[in-house]
Amino acid sequence: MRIVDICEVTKPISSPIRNAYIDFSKMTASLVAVVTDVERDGRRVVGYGFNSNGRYGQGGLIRERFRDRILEADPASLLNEDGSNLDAHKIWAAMMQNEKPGGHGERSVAVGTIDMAVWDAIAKIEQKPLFRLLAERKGVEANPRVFVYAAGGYYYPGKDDTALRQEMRSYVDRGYTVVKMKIGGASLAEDQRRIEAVLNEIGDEAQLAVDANGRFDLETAIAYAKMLRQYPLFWYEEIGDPLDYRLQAAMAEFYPGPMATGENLFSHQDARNLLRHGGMRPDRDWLQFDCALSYGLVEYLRTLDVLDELGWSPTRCIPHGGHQMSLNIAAGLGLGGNESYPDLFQPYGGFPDGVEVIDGHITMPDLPGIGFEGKSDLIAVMRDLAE
Ligand SMILES: O=C([O-])CC(=O)C(=O)O
Ligand SMILES: [Mg+2]
Repeated sequence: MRIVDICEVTKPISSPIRNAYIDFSKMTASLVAVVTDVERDGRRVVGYGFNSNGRYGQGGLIRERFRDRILEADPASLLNEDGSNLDAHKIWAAMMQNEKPGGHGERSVAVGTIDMAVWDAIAKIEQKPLFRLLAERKGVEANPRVFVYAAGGYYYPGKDDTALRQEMRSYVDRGYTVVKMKIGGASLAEDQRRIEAVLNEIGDEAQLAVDANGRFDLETAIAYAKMLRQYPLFWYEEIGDPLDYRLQAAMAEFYPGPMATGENLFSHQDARNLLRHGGMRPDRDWLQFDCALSYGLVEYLRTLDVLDELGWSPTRCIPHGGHQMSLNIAAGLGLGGNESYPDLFQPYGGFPDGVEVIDGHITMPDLPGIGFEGKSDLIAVMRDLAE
C-alpha cells in the first residue's frame, strides 16, 4: 500500500464580495488529490482536499516542498502499525521534516490541504464515513446531527439594505437559525443601520452574528462593542488583529455577550496563546480554528488537547470555512457546529446533495471518506484532477 502521486491545481474562487479587510476578486484555492494504489469497490482510492477561503491557493509550497517529502519517504514508513492503512500522523511528520517552529502561515495551509486529502483516503480505505472513524478511534459516540449557521452579509457593490435583508431572509427560509453578516467595512453608523435592518427582517426566527474580520483597533473595537451590546447577537467575531491577545482580553470589559475568534490562528501554539492571554470565556465564547488553514486534522487534534488542558469543551468550537472536513470533525468529535456559506465559494463549500438544513442542523449521510462523492458538482471537479 502506498501513495503513488499527489496532484495539485490552483483554482479561482473569486467573487465581487468584500469584508472589512479584503475583497475576493482574486481569491484562489488549492485542490489536492492524494492518489493511492489501493482499490475499493473496483475503484482506485483517491483522497481529496482543498483549502478554505480567505487564504490563497498554495500550489508553490505544495510542489516545492510538501508533495516531494511524502513521495520520497519509504512507503512503509507512512503506514499504520499493521500496514492496513495510511497513518496521517506519520505522513504529517514526513511533510514537516526540516521545518522550523513558529511563523505559522501559508505553510499551514499547504499542509492542511494535503492532510484533508490524506484523511479522506484513510476513511475511504476503511470504507466508512470519516466522522464515524474519528468517533471510533476516540471511543466516543458519533452524532451525525450538526449545528450549522449561514455566513454571508458581505459588502458588495450596489448592495443596499433591501438586498441584505433579502439575503438573510433566504437563509432563514432555507432552515438556518443563525445568520452572519460583515461589519467594519463601513462607518459605525452605517453598520448599525445594516444590523438593525437585518434584525428587523429576521425577528425572533433567527439570531445574528457579526464579523469584523480583524479590522478594529482598540478604540474602534470598544466603540462598536458599546453599539453592539444593545442587541442580542449570537456573537461578535474577530474584533482586532488575530495575534493581538491583549485587545481581545480588553474586550470582555466592554462586551458581555459572546465573542468568537480563531480563524486566523494556524497552530496549536497560537490557539494556546489565545486561550492563555486572550481573556476568552469558556462559558460563552466560541473558537473558530479551521483545520484546512492550520496544518490539518493532525494539528487540530493537538489543538483540542490544548483546549482540554485549559478547561475548554470541544462544544465551544465552531470552525471557520464551511467545508465537509469540519462537518466530519464536528460529528465525530463533538464540536459545537460548523460554518456554512449557502451562496458562496461553490462548489467547495456546502453539503452532499439532498442534505437539508432543518432547524439549524444538518444530518450527515453515511458516505465513505469525507463525503465529497455525495456532492456532484464538487466531485466532478475533483475527478477532473486525478481520475
Ligand atoms: O470573509 C472571510 O474572510 C470569511 C470569514 O471571515 C468567515 O467566514 O468568518
Ligand atoms: Mg470570520
